[in-house]
Amino acid sequence: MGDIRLTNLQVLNMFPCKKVGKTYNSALYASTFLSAKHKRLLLNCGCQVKEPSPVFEEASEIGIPGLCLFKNFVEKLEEQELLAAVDEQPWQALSKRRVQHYGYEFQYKIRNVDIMQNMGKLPKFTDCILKRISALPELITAEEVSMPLDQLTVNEYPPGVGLSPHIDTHSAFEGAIVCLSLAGPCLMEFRKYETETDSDASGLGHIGVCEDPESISSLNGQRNAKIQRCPIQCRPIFLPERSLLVLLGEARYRWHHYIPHHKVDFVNGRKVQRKERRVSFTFRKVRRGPCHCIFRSVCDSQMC
Ligand SMILES: O=C(O)CCC(=O)C(=O)O
Ligand SMILES: [Fe+2]
Repeated sequence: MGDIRLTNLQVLNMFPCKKVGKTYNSALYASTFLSAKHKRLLLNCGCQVKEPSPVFEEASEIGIPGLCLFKNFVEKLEEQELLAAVDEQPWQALSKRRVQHYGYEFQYKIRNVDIMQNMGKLPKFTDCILKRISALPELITAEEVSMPLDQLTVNEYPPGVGLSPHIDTHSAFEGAIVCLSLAGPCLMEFRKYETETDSDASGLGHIGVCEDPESISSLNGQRNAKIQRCPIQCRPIFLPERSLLVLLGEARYRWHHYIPHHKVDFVNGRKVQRKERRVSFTFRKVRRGPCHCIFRSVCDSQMC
């Protein structure tokens, strides 16, 4: 999807269009949210708008090795039972969302866990899903062992709340990252930033406008010069409620994932409202030693 002549990120960011009378954070935001009338106004006053990336709905189409999406992984009744069970447990309030941690507490300041502080087994109400996850052929045949999954973070997102772009810390977890979406859908954007070892960015597919391109995150909570280089690739995927996302290999170790802070997601012409909340269960396996992956430029275990 090419540039339609209208916008240019800098124009919108630095010189908000007076005729439209609003400031937009990014061209993608503008092209997604502006009405046809506002887009016309921008066009007439010489602004430019870039088309948003297409939203993938099938893992097989996204072209990110190691990314798998299983729709309807749990049934509606099971979903209600899981939500009821988790709601009986105490929530920890963060500034914009609530969380629960099992197995090991995830410490946001260091984006890691303390392996000396085991909180016990994962809760009984996850037994059934864990059994089904462990039977997935993609996990059984994966190069890296993911079982047993021994850490669970439950996130509850109100509408309009997302998650900043990040790669789950390599030194913290090994094997797959497994995310179950419950109660509501969301869009998850995968981003690949050019790093010093990836000097050739050709053939990368959609080198696109990302919403919020400034907040490229970090390894261990610190900004990292190597991963702030552009161009970047953005590939959003729609995660319906009751779907299971599995990230292995490159999808897990090399690509950032990001949940835009939207109340509404535009999915290939459909307007999808975020529901009252989205609750995700993220299962991981705590690593006990350094990471030796091949994605050194984004690996906190292998950085000097
Ligand atoms: O909510 C989700 O699906 C993703 C959560 C996540 O990326 C994380 O906890 O690291
Ligand atoms: Fe994550």
